[in-house]
Formats: sequence, C-alpha cells, structure tokens
Amino acid sequence: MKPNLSYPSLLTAGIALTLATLAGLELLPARTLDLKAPGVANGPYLVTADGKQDGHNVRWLDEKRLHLRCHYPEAKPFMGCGLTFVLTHQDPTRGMDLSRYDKLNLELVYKGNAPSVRLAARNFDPRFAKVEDANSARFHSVNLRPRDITKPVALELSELTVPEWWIHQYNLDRAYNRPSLENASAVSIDIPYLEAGQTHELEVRRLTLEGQWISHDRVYLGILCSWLLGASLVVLRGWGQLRVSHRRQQREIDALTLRTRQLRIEQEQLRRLATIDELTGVLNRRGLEQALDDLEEQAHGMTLVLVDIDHFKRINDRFGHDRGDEVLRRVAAVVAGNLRASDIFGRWGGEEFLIACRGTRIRDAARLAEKLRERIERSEITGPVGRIELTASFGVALAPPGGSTADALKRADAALYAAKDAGRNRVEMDTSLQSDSPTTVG
Ligand SMILES: Nc1nc2c(ncn2[C@@H]2O[C@H](COP(=O)(O)OP(=O)(O)OP(=O)(O)O)[C@@H](O)[C@H]2O)c(=O)[nH]1
Repeated sequence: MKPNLSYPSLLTAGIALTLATLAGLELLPARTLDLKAPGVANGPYLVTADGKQDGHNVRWLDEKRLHLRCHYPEAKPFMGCGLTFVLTHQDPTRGMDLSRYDKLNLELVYKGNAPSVRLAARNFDPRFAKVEDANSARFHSVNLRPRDITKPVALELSELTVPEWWIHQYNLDRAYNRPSLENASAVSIDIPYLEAGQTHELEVRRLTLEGQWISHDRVYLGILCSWLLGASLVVLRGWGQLRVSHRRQQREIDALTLRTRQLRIEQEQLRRLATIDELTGVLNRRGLEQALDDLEEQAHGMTLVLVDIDHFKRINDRFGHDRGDEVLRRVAAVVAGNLRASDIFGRWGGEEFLIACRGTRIRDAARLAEKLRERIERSEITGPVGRIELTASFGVALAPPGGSTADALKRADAALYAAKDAGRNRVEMDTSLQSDSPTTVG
C-alpha cells in the first residue's frame, strides 16, 4: 500500500516533529561537570602566593569539605590564598574543553573582609603557553563581592574576561587575548587582595559547570532550515504541477482550436453544399434566396433576369435525361461565363435560372439577356442524331432600391411567360413600373 503523502498529512507530521524536537530539547538533561566531585581532575589543592602549599599561611580546615583558612600575620611581597582545580592529567598541555559549557554554578561560604573573591580559569594555548611557566596559560577571571556569594551563584562563563595585568605581562597579539576555554588547564577560587593580620575562611560547597548537549540555537536553526526546505519543495512541486497542468491545458486548447478550425471549414463546406447546385455548380435556389435577401437588405436595387430553357422536356425525351443534364450544365456555363463578378447567378429550379444584377438599369439587364439568348442559341451541343436545337426565353424585371424582391420576381416571371407566349427564344422586359405591359427587346 502506498503511504498517504498528501500536504495536510505532511504538514501535520512536520508540526508534530517540530513540537517533539522542541519538547525533547527542553526535557534533555543539561550536560554537567562537577569540579568538586572527587576524581574529576587532579586537584584540588591549596594555593598560596609564596608557593608553600598547606603551609602556615594557608591551610585546610576540612579538606573533604574544601574548607580552607588563610592568615598572614605580617605583610609579605606576595600574599595569596585559595584553591585550584587542575584539569590536566598526565599531559600538562592537555586540559578540558570548557567551551561546551555556558554556565557555572557556584556555592561558596566566605568569612573575612576581603573586597572580593575571585573565580578564575586558565587555558593552555600551545601557541604561546609554556609548561614551565604556569602563569603563561591565559588567565580568565571574574571578581565576586562577598555579598554576591551569600547565595548560590549562577555565572555565565562569558563573564570571565582576560584581565589587563595578564595582557600587559605577556604582551601578546590581540588575537591571543580573547577569552576561550577550549583547553582549560585549571579553575581556581582565591582571595586576591589580602592584608596582613586578616583571617579569611573559604568553603567551596559547589562548583559545577553546566551546558547543553546540543546547542539550542543550532536546533532552532535546523528546524527553521527544515521548514524552509520543506516550503521550497512544496513550492517547487506546486510549480512543477502547475507547469504540467498548464502544458496539458495548452495542448487541450490547441486541440480545441484545431477542432474549431476544422469544424468551421466543415461548416463552410456544408454551407456551400447547401447553397450550391450539384449538377451545374452554380448557386441553388436556397443560395439564390440568401443572396437576394442580402441584396434586398443593402437596398441598392437590382434587376432580375429569369432564364428558362425552351422545350426542355422535348430535349429530355428525345436525347435522354443525361443529355438534358448536359444541356443544363452548358446553359449554366454560358450564362456564368458572360456575367460580371458582382452579378448573382443560380439555378432557380428545373430548367430555370435566375440572374440578379445589382443596381443595373433594366435596359442594361435586358441587353445582357439578349446577349445571353444569342450565346445559348449559338452553343453547340450535339446529340446522337445531330446538333441539339437549344434556345432559352428571358424575363427581365426591376427591383428598385428599397423595393420588394418577391414582387420583382413575380414581374420577371410574368415577363418570362410573356416571352414564352410570344414564341420563345426571346427577351421580355417588365415595364409595369413605367407601363403595364412587358416590352420585347431585340
Ligand atoms: N435532364 C433534366 N431534366 C430536368 C431536370 N429538372 C427538370 N427537368 C425536366 O425539365 C422539364 C421541364 O418541362 P416543362 O416545365 O414542361 O417545360 P419545357 O418543356 O421547357 O417547356 P417550356 O418551358 O414551355 O418551353 C421536365 O421534363 C423536367 O422533367 C434536371 O435536373 N435534369
């Protein structure tokens, strides 16, 4: 079964993981180093400024409780008192990395009237420190007033700074004077400013370093980066999907556009087929009616010429239907070949054709009809028994601008009948708009 990797479930999993990490971070016990515990390091031992350990001036009151006493009855050039925790083992150049700790918990009991108790740490930096000169290990210290240590103290290790006297004494490059406890060789607590005749008692009850197993800042940064990465992946994936769907839509649009174009072509073909006479290739009655409607709308006026083949039934009967069809095609071709591009021409039905000349004066149309009549009469169509006698009759009528085409058609039809009545193979012009009776032309 495929795992459900929908966005909501991934988001829920991400939030749960983040909360679990944050909670775990809070619940994770701190990394501690108890310097007072036995066996942690080589020390502690008593410190005296004159180098005489456990001597007359400085001595343990209770070594197990790290309780010491110092007393200088008279002034000496170097007076110092305290204790040191040594962090190196066999190799005096290899100390402990205290940079992984950020806090120092201190519990001291001090009795005396010194202005401060000093907490110090030394870092052995092989670039300049020398084993034979214990003071060359960089010194870091912070002074605590007696009233500051009446309660347990939590110090930030960053409070330890390199004092001016040490910087001055070794006169090193600035870079070497920066506090750093990556190779700490000792931590000490002492009373730096002593006066002769005074008595000081110091008991170290607790000296514990505290730090994080994992840097919280790094974890926060990791969480932030993970979310940013996740969000970027989501955006990228969405963008990819968008591109895919855009391409698919584009393909669909292209296919639809192509289909629409094909449909338009097919529609145009159908429209043409619906308006074209299959036999002769000219407009059929429907096509003619549409064209006449358009002309009527333009209201320019037109002249209609109805053409009817004479005795066509006889041609059919004598030469056969196929030869009759050929006659129809020939007449259509003769008429079409003698018209202007602006003229409309089609098969009105059976052996009857219609010409519509826009804006032409009726006499011009009649002259055209006469020309067509002559051309048809002269056209050479031969049947099995010789040349087919072919003539046509014409009825011409005017549809003035804004006038009715249907009415003009009726009058053209009447003129055509008049031509037939008058013996066929002739042109009759409707003059009812000027006089009542059609007039013969030619
Ligand atoms: N071959 C052929 N004949 C057709 C077609 N359409 C109509 N006809 C024939 O055309 C003939 C028309 O005959 P009529 O209406 O009597 O007219 P006509 O014989 O020409 O006589 P007039 O018009 O009075 O000169 C009919 O015999 C129809 O069958 C066609 O598409 N092909």
